Amino acid sequence: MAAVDENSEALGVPRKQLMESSGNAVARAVRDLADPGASVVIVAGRGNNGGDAFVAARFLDEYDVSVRLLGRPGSISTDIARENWDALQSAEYDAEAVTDSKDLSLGDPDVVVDAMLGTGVTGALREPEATAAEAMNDLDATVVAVDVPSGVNADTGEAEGVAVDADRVVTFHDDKPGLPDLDCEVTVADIGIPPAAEAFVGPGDLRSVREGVRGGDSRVFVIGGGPYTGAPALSGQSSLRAGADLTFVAAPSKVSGQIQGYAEDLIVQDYEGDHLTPDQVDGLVETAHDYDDVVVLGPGLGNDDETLEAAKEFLEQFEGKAVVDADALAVVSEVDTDATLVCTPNRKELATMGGPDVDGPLRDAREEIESFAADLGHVVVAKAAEDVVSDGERTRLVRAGTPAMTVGGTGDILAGIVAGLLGTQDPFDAACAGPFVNGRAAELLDDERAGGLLASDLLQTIPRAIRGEEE
Ligand SMILES: NC(=O)C1=CN([C@@H]2O[C@H](COP(=O)(O)OP(=O)(O)OC[C@H]3O[C@@H](n4cnc5c(N)ncnc54)[C@H](O)[C@@H]3O)[C@@H](O)[C@H]2O)[C@H](O)CC1
Ligand SMILES: [K+]
Repeated sequence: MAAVDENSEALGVPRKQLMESSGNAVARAVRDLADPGASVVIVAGRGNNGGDAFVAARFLDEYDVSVRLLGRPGSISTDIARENWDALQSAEYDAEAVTDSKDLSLGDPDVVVDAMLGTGVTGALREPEATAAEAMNDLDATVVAVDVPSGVNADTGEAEGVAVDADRVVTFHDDKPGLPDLDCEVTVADIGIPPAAEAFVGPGDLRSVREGVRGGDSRVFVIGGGPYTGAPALSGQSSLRAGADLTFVAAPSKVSGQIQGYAEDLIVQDYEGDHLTPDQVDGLVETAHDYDDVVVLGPGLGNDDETLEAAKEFLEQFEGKAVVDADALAVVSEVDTDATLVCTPNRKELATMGGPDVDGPLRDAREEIESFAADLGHVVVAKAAEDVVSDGERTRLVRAGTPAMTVGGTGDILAGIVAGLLGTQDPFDAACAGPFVNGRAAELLDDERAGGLLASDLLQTIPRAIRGEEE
């Protein structure tokens, strides 16, 4: 929910506007339950759940409404809730703060609105909320809970201690898993969150990435290089920018020195020869398993028959997490693997892998891409101006980026970003966040580069993109 809220805000529908709709929906529920003139007591907490109810008070002019804030107004925890509290004060509503639960007298109202705690609750109700919940349960009034009955965990429907016994719950945007278990009527109110806030990956989807960056000892192992040398260096470096602590590149001895020469931050390990062959596979699998590495398989490997055979054998033996890109993609649908893969094909590679051959916008083929990912059993990031990311059940679109990203190497950067994120994120989340970060990194450079972007330029702005900076 927090991610969707943040995406909504980025699309021009800020949280305060959502709060206005939430409050309005609560007032509608009260009007459904009681006739004008009825007495309504609102018991509000200090978070946004309380904020919703401050709004509701303004939509109930034909009722006898009083608002009781549990705690000092100075302790209201968000700006938007405080602004709505202040509005009640300046417009002379009956709204008072109660700092000691002994002073909370609710009278004998027709309706009581429980706006103490919503999705922000952790653990059993503390004071003064616990005493207030008991006082509300003792009333004869109809109890309307805002979002969740206070004290109930919305995910499980369980309460660790006392909880409000609601007759009606007005929850927002989407059902909460724990609510159907409760003995009360639940309505889901549309609060105007644009569908695009969920369909498109947005800054909200970086919340857990921001918390997880440099999560300990995450290691990336790039298996690439041979006919090409730039690609593995780009993937390796971008994985470091996206949170990997150490990145190793396994490359043929003929080109390993060159790859090292591009980037002192990479640890290059060479194997005999000028391209990847099946002889190397056992050693590479062993290394990746020993160090619990996230593998990037593909950048610059080329498509020699021996190399493709080696890629296939690698995937058959490997059991960890890997990003598969470039020529290695061609073997994915032929292998039976226990590995967890994120595949990053462009249109052409998508078709070569056995996926849909799409001419127009990828979003028009989102269902085909979703069923392809389901058949494959892996996450697919189909890359174009607008990317489609699917794990076979969930599908999201990514529209970050600039036209200058058609330059060579941006896909290698993406593969490395996803690998860096895989150290701390689950595969679908990393696959969604990766192209968004890659695109934002380009947007951050657009003015400076004026269309003359190089893939290597993106390395500089990946950290700022992860932090959520915009142009
Ligand atoms: N998109 C939406 O669905 C919207 C939902 N809105 C409403 O916002 C709340 C969630 O608000 P938040 O501020 O995150 O949390 P709460 O109001 O639930 O509570 C935070 C507050 O409570 C304290 N606290 C936590 N646990 C306890 C406890 N066990 N005992 C006592 N106090 C506790 C904590 O310290 C905080 O100060 C959501 O439910 C909706 O009602 C918005 O309107 C926007 C749109
Ligand atoms: K509540």
